[in-house]
Amino acid sequence: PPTSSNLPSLKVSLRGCPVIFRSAMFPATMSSAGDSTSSFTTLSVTRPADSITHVELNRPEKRNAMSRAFWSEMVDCFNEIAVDAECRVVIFSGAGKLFTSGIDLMDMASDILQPEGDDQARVSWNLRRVITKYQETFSVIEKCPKPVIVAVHGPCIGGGVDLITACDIRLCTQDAWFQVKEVDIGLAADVGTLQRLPNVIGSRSLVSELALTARKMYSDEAKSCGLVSRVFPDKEAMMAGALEMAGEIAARSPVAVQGTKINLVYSRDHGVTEGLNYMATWNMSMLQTHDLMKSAQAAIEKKGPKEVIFSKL
Ligand SMILES: CCC/C=C/C=C/C(=O)SCCNC(=O)CCNC(=O)[C@H](O)C(C)(C)COP(=O)(O)OP(=O)(O)OC[C@H]1O[C@@H](n2cnc3c(N)ncnc32)[C@H](O)[C@@H]1OP(=O)(O)O
Repeated sequence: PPTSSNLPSLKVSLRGCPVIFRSAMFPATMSSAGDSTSSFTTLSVTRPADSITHVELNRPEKRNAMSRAFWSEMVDCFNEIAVDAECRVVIFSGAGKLFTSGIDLMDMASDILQPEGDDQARVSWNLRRVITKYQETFSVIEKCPKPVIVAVHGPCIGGGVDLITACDIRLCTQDAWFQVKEVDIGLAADVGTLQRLPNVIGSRSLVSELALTARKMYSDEAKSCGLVSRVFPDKEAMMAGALEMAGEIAARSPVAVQGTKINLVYSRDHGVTEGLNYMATWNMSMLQTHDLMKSAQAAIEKKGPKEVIFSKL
């Protein structure tokens, strides 16, 4: 580890650090000015600041209901973000009056209510394929190595809860409420809430209560049970808070940030021994990054992370 005595040699070795600049992966979909030129119909994708991508649910007239296009566009969007070296952190929010009203009840008929197949086995097989595809819509958020901050205002219903539980950091406004609504439309939530919510809020009793009764949970309870980490008075304040937080994350080493997300997700699903083993294998490569020496040197020189330039990842 770096000490004050070996710092001079660190400085020398840093001069040879390769700095790799890659072109943006989003040239056709995002302007540097932050205007969305996204080809998606249900999502708006912009870059509000360096290294920060903003993905917005963008069907405000339908209360951001999750249409068939949404379920596949999310996968394309997050797969692009995952390999976009210009993006280090994502903010996810909803346009208009509220975050989301959940699955599009008008648009779900053909996929879910009238699945194709010549007999029961084939119908079941097709339904399984549909459900698995819908699950991927939110799993891509978790698989994306860039941290995702979700900012919820107003209602977050049904599929909205599935979505936010796959995100890394949850913020909301005072007027936000959350509803595991699926039982009310005759189904067991099947795209992530039942699997992820127990890990997010800890209390299995509360999860069962919410999922079995579909009662609304308001922002104060969401904060006290740990579903969200911060509550803001209104959307404007929340988006400013999200942007500030994203700026803090984007300023850190992307090697450290992405390794932290990946290992947090891995450790959630594995025991301590397995998690430590995975971590050791992860860091036996990642500790060789130049970012470690750059960051350590900056810390000793009492510089903040924003004063250090890290190569793109
Ligand atoms: C394998 C599948 C896995 C996924 C499962 C997911 C399940 C779920 O998500 S269950 C939850 C389903 N959602 C709902 O039950 C919510 C229904 N909507 C509402 O309760 C209200 O719209 C809401 C409280 C969200 C907002 O009320 P507000 O008064 O502000 O707006 P409205 O006048 O009701 O709606 C405005 C237009 O939006 C359309 N719309 C709203 N929600 C949906 C929706 N979920 N699906 C389709 N369309 C929706 C509404 O019809 C209005 O349209 P228009 O009449 O054309 O103006």
